[in-house]
Amino acid sequence: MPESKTCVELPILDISQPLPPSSLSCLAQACKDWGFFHIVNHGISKELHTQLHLLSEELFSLPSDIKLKVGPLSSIKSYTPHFIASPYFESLRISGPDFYASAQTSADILFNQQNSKFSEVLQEYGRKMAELSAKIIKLVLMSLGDGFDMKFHDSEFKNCHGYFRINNYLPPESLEDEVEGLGMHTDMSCITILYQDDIGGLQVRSKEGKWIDINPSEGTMVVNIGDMLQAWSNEKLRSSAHRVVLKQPANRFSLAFFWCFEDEKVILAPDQVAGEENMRMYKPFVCLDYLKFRENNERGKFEKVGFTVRDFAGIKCQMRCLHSEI
Ligand SMILES: O=C(O)CCC(=O)C(=O)O
Ligand SMILES: [Fe+2]
Repeated sequence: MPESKTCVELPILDISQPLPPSSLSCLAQACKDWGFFHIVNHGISKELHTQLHLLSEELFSLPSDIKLKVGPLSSIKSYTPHFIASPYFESLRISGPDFYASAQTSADILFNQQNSKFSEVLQEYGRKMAELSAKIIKLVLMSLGDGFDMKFHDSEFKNCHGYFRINNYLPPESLEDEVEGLGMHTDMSCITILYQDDIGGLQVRSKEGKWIDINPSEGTMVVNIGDMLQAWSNEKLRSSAHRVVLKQPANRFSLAFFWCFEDEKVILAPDQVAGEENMRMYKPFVCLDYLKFRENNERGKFEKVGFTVRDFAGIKCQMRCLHSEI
């Protein structure tokens, strides 16, 4: 991987307290420049993350033929095996709003005996993360404009739904150089909240095309803006390309919680958000149509950023050229 690295300080928001105006402007800047920031005091305990890590080990150490019973060719399709997104990546998806039922559907098939502990822990995580996501959306809206949380949260975001992926990365045993665990992509969500274990490897791409490490830090989670919010905010918020590189011959565990608009929502920036000049960069589009567009163009892979929401609904205009470095 030839690109050089630079260091960057992304803001760390303590979201247990009201954010002072200086933190809100820092947040606005980070969302515009990077689409990434850190959160602390988020209400997810270390113990819950540890429990999830242990369950992940139990889950992914099952034989492949068992895991494939909920794989892409099954009716459940919750498990993404190796070689779909990358040779070194596998993942299990748990969907809301009933995280317990979703987890249990997979658990019934994966584990011989009843494993209600598995579904209970996953439910607890899903519920807490859904609450946290709504809180973070409000902060991001506040950073866009005074009172925008009150103005736009309930009218635009109240039907958002969440799902999460438990990710297991297994690099080759003879790891001489770093390998890509998950290729460059943008998320299709409004926001994604990421937890990575202490192995590290998450990187964000700068506007100049450099890869920047997002190092793990205890008690911290990472939030990134997804394509839906980039379009909804008329690019006041940026959905950055990111990837995972594996530098150590060790398993890497991560959790990615995606908070998304409802499928049938028509995405269109409100006038106040779009900006005074009201220069719109996106045609209105239905959320599900974009998800299908991505699915069809990537054939299930997290491949290139070749096709994003700009290719799908972007309007070519002068403003676009001014922003084309993104
Ligand atoms: O594993 C990670 O840290 C990142 C995962 C990710 O970007 C994703 O699932 O979209
Ligand atoms: Fe991602």
